[in-house]
Amino acid sequence: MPTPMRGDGHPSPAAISAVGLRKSYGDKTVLDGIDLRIPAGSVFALLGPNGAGKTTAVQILSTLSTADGGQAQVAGHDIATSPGGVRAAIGVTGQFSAVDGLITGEENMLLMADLHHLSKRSGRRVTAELLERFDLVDAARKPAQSYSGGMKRRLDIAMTLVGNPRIIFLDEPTTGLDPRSRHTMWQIIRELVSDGVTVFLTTQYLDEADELADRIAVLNDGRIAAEGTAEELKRLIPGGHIRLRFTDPSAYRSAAVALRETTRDDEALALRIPSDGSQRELRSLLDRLDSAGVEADELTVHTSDLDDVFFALTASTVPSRPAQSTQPTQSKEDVR
Ligand SMILES: Nc1ncnc2c1ncn2[C@@H]1O[C@H](COP(=O)(O)OP(=O)(O)OP(=O)(O)O)[C@@H](O)[C@H]1O
Repeated sequence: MPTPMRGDGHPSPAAISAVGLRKSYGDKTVLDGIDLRIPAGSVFALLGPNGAGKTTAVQILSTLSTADGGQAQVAGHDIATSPGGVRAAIGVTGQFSAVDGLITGEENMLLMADLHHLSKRSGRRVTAELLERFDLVDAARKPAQSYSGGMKRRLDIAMTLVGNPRIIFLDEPTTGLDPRSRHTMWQIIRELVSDGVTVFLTTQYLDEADELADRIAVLNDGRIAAEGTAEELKRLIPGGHIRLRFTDPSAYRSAAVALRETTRDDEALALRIPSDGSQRELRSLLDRLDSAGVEADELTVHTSDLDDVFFALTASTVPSRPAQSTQPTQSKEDVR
């Protein structure tokens, strides 16, 4: 794994690093040796199917649970020997929300300020700022149980920020949210990162990882099956192709002869040519069509997406997508 560099050429310090993290419940191995290096100020997404161990990883790194083996440092503190140091530097939100539904949003915030030993005055100031920032001013005096899912998530993050953490763990932050609330949450996450916060995100939404994460790891069978930028992961899985569709059968046949390495669909009069989607490949294809004197009626470029990566890497645990789990070279557009 290349070490990310800062603008000044020095490696970025790791906000979170782990070597050989292991965890079992009974005879079930959930994490089977996980290595991580997450540079400060970046967004890292841990992807994986249900039960892959994402929450377990978050719980261990945030010291809510202990590892059976391996080592990890969070904000420079060892999770085993300095859990208090870790806790002081991090915020955790997600499946185990801290929001108390019986009291108001504002009271939840003030309670959090108390827990962080802020003075009454600073507590009120920080609460007012965060309620404003997360668009919760109108709802501030209402019981949190009356909030929508999106409002509760925003309150949860606002509460986490009271302690001004430099590292935030977000366990499935947008699960169950409607598209608008998801986008609001993405915006909030981007703003956190632009303030220099490191975000460790777990998600089952590939588009979320694609949108937000600097680096993505796919967790499967207790191990990191692949790790990299979204683009690097997409390149791991072949499946990109160009599709040409014709209305004139003789043009279709001439193109098939001229292009040779194609998969034919005689019924749809469509040809599929493997391609990395680069300009060079596209130009060469168009040149060959020109030389043969044929013109396609429709040309589409299909690149692999994170769905393809996810299904290919976690194939054994996703029986409901046989077209992709058994043929990882087939791209998403062809099976939907
Ligand atoms: N406290 C526990 N005791 C026993 N088994 C557990 C415990 N916590 C988690 N597990 C098991 O560990 C495995 C991983 O669970 P975990 O919640 O970490 O997965 P996940 O990737 O977060 O899944 P999801 O996407 O469904 O939230 C699951 O099989 C789960 O049943």
